Amino acid sequence: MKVTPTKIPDVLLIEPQVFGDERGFFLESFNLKNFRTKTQSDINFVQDNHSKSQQGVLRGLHYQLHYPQGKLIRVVRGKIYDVVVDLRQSSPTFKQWVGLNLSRTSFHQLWIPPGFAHGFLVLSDVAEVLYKTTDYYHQEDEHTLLWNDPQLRIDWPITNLDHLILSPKDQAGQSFSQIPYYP
Ligand SMILES: Cc1cn([C@H]2C[C@H](O)[C@@H](COP(=O)(O)OP(=O)(O)O[C@H]3O[C@@H](C)C(=O)[C@@H](O)[C@H]3O)O2)c(=O)[nH]c1=O
Repeated sequence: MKVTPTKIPDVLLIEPQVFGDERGFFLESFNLKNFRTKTQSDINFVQDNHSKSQQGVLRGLHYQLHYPQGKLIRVVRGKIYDVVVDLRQSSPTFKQWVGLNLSRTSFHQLWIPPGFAHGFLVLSDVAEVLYKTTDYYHQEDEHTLLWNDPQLRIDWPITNLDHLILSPKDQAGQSFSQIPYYP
């Protein structure tokens, strides 16, 4: 697997080795030893999530404050634009965001350490996203940062605003100036 820092260096693009043959393909979607070595972390994952969404769905931007979750994201169907925002006040990249495409065909994964808000926009007809998390879901601890916060100016690749689909929770997200940050 190849690991490349994104423009927020703690957020890593992971390219697994894919073995293709006449039957199809094989890849190790996760290998604890390799993951720990290449990301220089001693992370443990405790939960696997799977969501399916139609084109135009935007989920996020979510984070848990007291139970921060590191997330390892991959797409097994379709294509998404994945976005993270650094909410760690002590970080040199505090308040910066990074967005990139993840798709079934690229096999790319994204490692987001604890301390970030996360969300994605579905670009294909349908997308299924799988992700591992380093802490359990705590609904009472979850916060939603507004996807179109005017300060952050995230450049979502939205072609038609009328086709955007958000949950009521995500429509009611808080602005960057209102949300609580990590230390
Ligand atoms: C995230 C989550 C949700 N749920 C439940 C709560 C709710 O009834 C239903 C749907 O929840 P949500 O609307 O929050 O699902 P969703 O908008 O897909 O939330 C996810 O968004 C992406 C961007 C992330 O980064 C994730 O961490 C998570 O916050 O599933 C769980 O039981 N466990 C979980 O871990």
